[in-house]
Amino acid sequence: MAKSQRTAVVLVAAGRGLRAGAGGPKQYREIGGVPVIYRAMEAFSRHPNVFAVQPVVNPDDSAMFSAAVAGLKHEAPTSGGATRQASVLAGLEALAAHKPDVVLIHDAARPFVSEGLISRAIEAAGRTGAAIPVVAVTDTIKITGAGGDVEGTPERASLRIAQTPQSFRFDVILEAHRRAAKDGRSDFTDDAAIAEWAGLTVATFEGDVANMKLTTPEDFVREEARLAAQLGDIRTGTGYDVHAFGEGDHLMLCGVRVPHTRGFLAHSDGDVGLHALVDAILGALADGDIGSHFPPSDAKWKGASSDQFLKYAIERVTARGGRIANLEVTMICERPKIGPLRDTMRARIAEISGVDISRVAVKATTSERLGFTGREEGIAATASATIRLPWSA
Ligand SMILES: Nc1ccn([C@@H]2O[C@H](COP(=O)(O)OP(=O)(O)OP(=O)(O)O)[C@@H](O)[C@H]2O)c(=O)n1
Ligand SMILES: C[C@](O)(CO)[C@H](O)COP(=O)(O)O
Repeated sequence: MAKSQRTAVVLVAAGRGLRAGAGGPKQYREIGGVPVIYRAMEAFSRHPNVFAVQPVVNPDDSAMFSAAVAGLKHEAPTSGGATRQASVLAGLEALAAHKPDVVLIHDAARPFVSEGLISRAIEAAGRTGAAIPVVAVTDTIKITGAGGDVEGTPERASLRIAQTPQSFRFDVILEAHRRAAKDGRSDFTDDAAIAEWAGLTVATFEGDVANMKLTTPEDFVREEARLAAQLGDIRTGTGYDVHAFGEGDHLMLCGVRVPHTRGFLAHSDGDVGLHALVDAILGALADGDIGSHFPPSDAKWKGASSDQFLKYAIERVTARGGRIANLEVTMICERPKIGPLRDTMRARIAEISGVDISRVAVKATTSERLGFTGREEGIAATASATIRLPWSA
């Protein structure tokens, strides 16, 4: 690859995913708790040799698109067409002003593309001008006629399954796509076929069996199970916190502002629910406790909103490739009554942590007027967190 070679990416995501069944366009569904398109885009956005990622979307999906890829670097999305071929051409046209040397064209429906495969695609395009990743066929393939009878058996040794990212010199593939559209051709199922039709030699390089295209409902079930099996290190942590009442007119509880006759005496906002939860998550990670990450001696955390502590703990799980299975908080107080606030608190914890509300529980109990909570001198909270991590040594 020439050092100065500028590589851009077209990420096609304008399909309807009809073969994947109900649940909306497949690229916006989650796999392993992450939107399919986020996984597909992330590998390119973070690749050191890619300078622009051009998404191609259906305008009806704009809101889903923005939510799904928040935080990733990409060009403003352009609108796709009725076929994959038309969507790719729209993406190439949108990139033309950038004058890339090389373009990689990738399906948003292939979320497991790796950095290594992208590097091979870039290298192959620089070396050959047109190249696609392929994997060997392991079953015998038959050609059948209209009635279903076998009409032929192609020699398996020369058959390959074509994947994406397919990589090309930008000007050459743009020209081929434009020519195909002008000739009224709209039946090409991949970009290599257009290059072949235009008379180019298309080279191959090593694909990756993991880089499969999510197409059917069974694909989602199988890949979800595969990802879950990778997160077999299941851990539980617990947390406990107490804050005394002082002057004030409200309490922060599980991220919710609750009007009250007292306030909390605390260095931060005193949110016992979130503090217990943070300790539970850090406990599951065997990663210290809230005080070791946010020392009360540090003036920076004075009056701090506890949302940021919870976000931080969740980020520590994500950074280790993990997922949250369950978050649970139990508040111990006579007042305020938690029952009427339960679902608001669950929703708030779900929002802060990015965990589905069905995985968040908020419970409450009194201490039968015994002890400091019974005398209404303060509130205590316990919490537990169950997380799933990849097995490591
Ligand atoms: N008009 C289209 C059709 C497809 N694609 C994209 O091309 C990729 C591969 O296509 P495919 O798996 O066939 O996706 P869909 O067309 O969405 O699926 P289906 O044929 O089941 O409706 C997907 O990322 C899809 O979003 C596109 O951008 N524009
Ligand atoms: C481009 C492709 O992913 C290569 O295997 C495939 O041809 C897309 O086909 P589809 O008809 O859009 O599913």
